[in-house]
This record gives sequence, structure tokens and C-alpha cells, in this order.
Amino acid sequence: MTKLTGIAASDGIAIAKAFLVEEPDLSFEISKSDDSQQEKERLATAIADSKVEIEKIKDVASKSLSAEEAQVFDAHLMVLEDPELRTAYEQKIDDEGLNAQSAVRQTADFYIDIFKGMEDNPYMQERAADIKDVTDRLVAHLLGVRIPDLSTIDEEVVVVAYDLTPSDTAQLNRTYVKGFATDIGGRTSHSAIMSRSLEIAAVVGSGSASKEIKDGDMVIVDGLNGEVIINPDDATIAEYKATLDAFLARKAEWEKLKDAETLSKDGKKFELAANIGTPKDLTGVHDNGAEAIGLYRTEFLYMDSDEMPTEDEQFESYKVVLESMEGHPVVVRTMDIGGDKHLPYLELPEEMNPFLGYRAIRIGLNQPELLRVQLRALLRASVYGTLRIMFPMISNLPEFRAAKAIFEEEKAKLVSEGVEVADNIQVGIMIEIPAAAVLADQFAKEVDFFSIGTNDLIQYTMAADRMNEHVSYLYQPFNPSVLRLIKNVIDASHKEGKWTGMCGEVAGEPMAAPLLVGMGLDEFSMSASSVLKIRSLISKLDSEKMAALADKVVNEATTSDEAEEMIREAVPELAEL
Ligand SMILES: C=C(OP(=O)(O)O)C(=O)O
Ligand SMILES: [Mg+2]
Repeated sequence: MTKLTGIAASDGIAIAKAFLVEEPDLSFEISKSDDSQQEKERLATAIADSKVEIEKIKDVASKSLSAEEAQVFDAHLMVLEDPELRTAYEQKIDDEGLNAQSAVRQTADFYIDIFKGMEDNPYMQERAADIKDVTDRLVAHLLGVRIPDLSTIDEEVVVVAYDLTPSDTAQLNRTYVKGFATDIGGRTSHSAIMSRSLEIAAVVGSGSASKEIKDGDMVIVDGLNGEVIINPDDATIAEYKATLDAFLARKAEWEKLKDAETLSKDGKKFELAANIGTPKDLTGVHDNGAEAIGLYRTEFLYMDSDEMPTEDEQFESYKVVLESMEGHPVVVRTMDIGGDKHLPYLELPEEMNPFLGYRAIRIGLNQPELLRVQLRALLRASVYGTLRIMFPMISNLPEFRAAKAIFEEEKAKLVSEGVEVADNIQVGIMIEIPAAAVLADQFAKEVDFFSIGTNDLIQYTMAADRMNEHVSYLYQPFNPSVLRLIKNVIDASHKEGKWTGMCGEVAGEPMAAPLLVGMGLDEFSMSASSVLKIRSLISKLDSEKMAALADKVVNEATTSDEAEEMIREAVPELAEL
């Protein structure tokens, strides 16, 4: 039994067999065979086995992805069964005496090079990616190597990987994937955030899970305490089962507040909202009684697709979300690509510091056609609910003014075309760059609202990469510098009669709730799975007492630890969570 310590990324405890995601080693020497008939038979078997696999993936994917997203697997089947490719493989076997894997690899490389070279034809470039995917699978079969495929998991497992990208995480089926453990990553990396939406236990940044855990090992992922236990003994399993039962009992208590308003003990009202990435997350929003959507990360819509979603496709997704919220506010953030979020079809420059680089609104203002399409789709959808639009990564007022001007232009154009748009759309900004937090008083005169993105605000304030587990100790929500910025933003908005929300992960941290209630944060937006826990906690807090506590912490604490200590002492209820 071995215990690894990492970062608790998503509440819950998973006990299951490990499904190890390893980059398969598909390297081999090109070589010949004396028996071309046998090689052709091996090829035929590999094609048949690959077909069964791709069909299975397609079947699973079609349940969780849109029809269009699942179409990629039809393209794969076509490549797999392409008669021209098959003839080319067989000719290499017959004419050059190559073995099957060598014939497949050489043929594939030939076509991939040609298609990749067609730089002005993105369609053919995509076909190169399809050929690579399909022929890698064929080669894996011919070499007897397993290609791990997250979307085909159909038994209870814990996924173990060096890292999971946001698109890997999107494929996880929560019916079977009970938890995951990764070597790298931080609490606010996007796969960690998604694990909370999926409500599966997760530990990230364990350092070595993927090296120490073998496929099929029994594993406990303790997402409450950030521990991974490999091949636990019976007593340990029993202990963790008991912790899990206690956690589930607390959850059942919180569930009673599903339809309740969020009120502090002395009756002050707060709004508890949820963060979503795609319309698929709406189930979690409703199941957990969120009162609004405080952050719709629309980049996941873009990431889920093989090409830039059209205005109509975007309109449909926004409409679904607005309608499903039945008039409750929906804050939609314009595309926040860059950092750890990439689009296969949008080429971005290689950068030394992607989180400080060409990201979010910087792309939107430099390539305004992308922003315009999105704003038009949003404006058209605005009549289906209460829409609020939010621009990400605003660092100075001219950026906000330029983005707002584009919004006004597109609105005017649609109105002149006779398209109906809502006239009560609030337009606000994320506060995630310290420069904007410091000048919140000036921004507050021009924006309709703020939403504090603590994930980035902390990374930029502390100069600590949110993806890097080596500096995760500097992810300090309670560092007095961060707390002062947050208070400054809330106060500045209130002075101008505006409201402030928080959509970074701190909004769902129990330890932060007393301070945020005390500072008068208007809206808390978090992973849906945290809503009921925070609603329950807020109902036990007195807002006046919390205001005094917040003042004390902001003015007197000199370190993050001191601040946490003051909170723990003043709010014994935290120990019960
Ligand atoms: C909510 C935020 O945005 P994201 O996590 O998508 O960068 C944030 O930075 O806090
Ligand atoms: Mg951010």
C-alpha cells in the first residue's frame, strides 16, 4: 500500500480499479516479412478490430456529444475502410515485402505529409489528423499495444494520467469514471474545474500517480483530502468507505436546501449561481438548486467542435441555456481561449508565457470577426431569458470600451435588420487582472457589473502559474493582498450602485464564505456541486458579525495563514463541513 499526496480538486472519495492513460509506444523499425499472405491477413484482422473499436467509441460518444461532434467517428470509419488506402497498404506488402505495420505506417506518412502541406485547405489538413488517428489505431493493433480510450470506459474505474486536458475530461462518463488522479495540475486548472462539474472525486498534482499506479491496481482517490492510496488493505478501504458515508450524509442534509433561497442567519439575501462549460452541465445546475448561471465558459463550446461554431450553432446553445433558466440570470462570458485552452482550428502563436499572452479579449479585439459572430448569436438569443454578457481578461478601460462598442454596433445592426433583441442586457467584466481590481472605482462607472475571477486574479497577484504544482503553495486566496483587492472591487461597485459576483473557484470555498458574506458579495458562482454546501453554511452566518470579521482580517492579517486562523476561530461551523 502506497499513499501519494496531491491537491484535493473535487469532493468525494472513489474506490475502484485504475484505468491508466499512457501515451502508447507505437515506435518500431520498418521491416520486411517473407510471408505477404500472412501480413495481409494480419492487416485484415487489425482493420476489423479497429472497426469494432471505432464503432463502439462512436456509439458512446453519440450519447454524450452532439450528432455533429460524433460525426468525426464516421470520418474515421471512412478512412479505415477507404479502398484506396487498403490497396496502397497491400501493394507495399506485395511489392516491397514490408510487414503490415510498416506498410500502414509508410502509406499513412505519405498521405499525411501531402494533406498537411495543403496550408490553404483546412479541410484536407483535418483529414491528415483523421488518417493519423486511424492508422495509429491500426498500428497499435498490429503491434499488440493498447490505446487507452476514455470514451469507451464501461466499467467502474479511477482514471490515472500524467495530465488530462479539458477535452479528455469532457469525455469522461461519470457513470463509470468514479474519480481521477493526475501527476500535474492545480486546483484551478481547467480539468480540475471540470471534475467538479462532473461531480467526480479528483486529486491533481500528485507528482507520480501515473508512474506508480499500474493499470488494474486498486486505487482510492480521496478528493476531500488530496490523497491517492494505491492497493489499499481491507482496513484502509473500510476506513475510507466510512469517510465517504459521512460525506454522503452531509450531502443529503444540504440537499434539503435545494429549493430554498440563500439567506444568512440574519436574513440577508445572496445569489448562489453555478458555472457551466456547455449546455450539458445544466442538469447539475438544476439538480443542485443554483439560482442563476454566473459564468458560462463559452470557450468549451468552441473546444468541443472541429471547426469554429457558426453564429447559428452558437445561437442554439445560448438559447438552450437561457430557456432552461426560465428568466433567471445567465452570465455568458465571451470566448476565453488561450492559456491552457486551445482550439485545433485557431492557430495561436507559440508563447513563452501563454497565461500572460495572447488570450481572451485580446484575441477578441485583435480578431474582432470572432467576437462579432459571438455577440450576434448572443444578442439574437437574448430574448429567451435574462442575458448578461461578460468580457474576460480586461486589464484597462480602453479594452472594455472597445468591446462594448462592438457589442453596441452589432446590436444596432440587428435592430436595423428587424431582429428582436432584449433591451435589458447588462454588460460587465471579469476582474481577474490586478490592474483592473485596483482601478475598480473607475471601471465601476462604466460597467454594469463585475465578476471576480479569483483563479486568474490570484495567479497574477502572486505571480504563480495556476497549472504548476510546484508553486501551488502560492495559490493563496487568503493572502491579505488578494483579500484587499476583492474588497476594493466589491466596495467600488456598490458605490456606483452596481453589483459584484465572483466566479473563480474561491466562491465555492467554505472558508471564504464568511469573508465574502461580510464584504457583501452579491453573487457567488461556483461548480454546481458546491452550491448546496455553501447555501447551508451561509444560513449559519450572521452578516453583521461577518462584516466585522472581514474588516479585521483585511486590516490586520499579515499572512494567508494568519487570515485563515482568524476565520477558523470566528466561524466554528467550518469544522463541521
Ligand atoms: C473564472 C475564471 O476564469 P477561468 O478559470 O476560466 O480562467 C477565473 O480566472 O477565476
Ligand atoms: Mg480566468
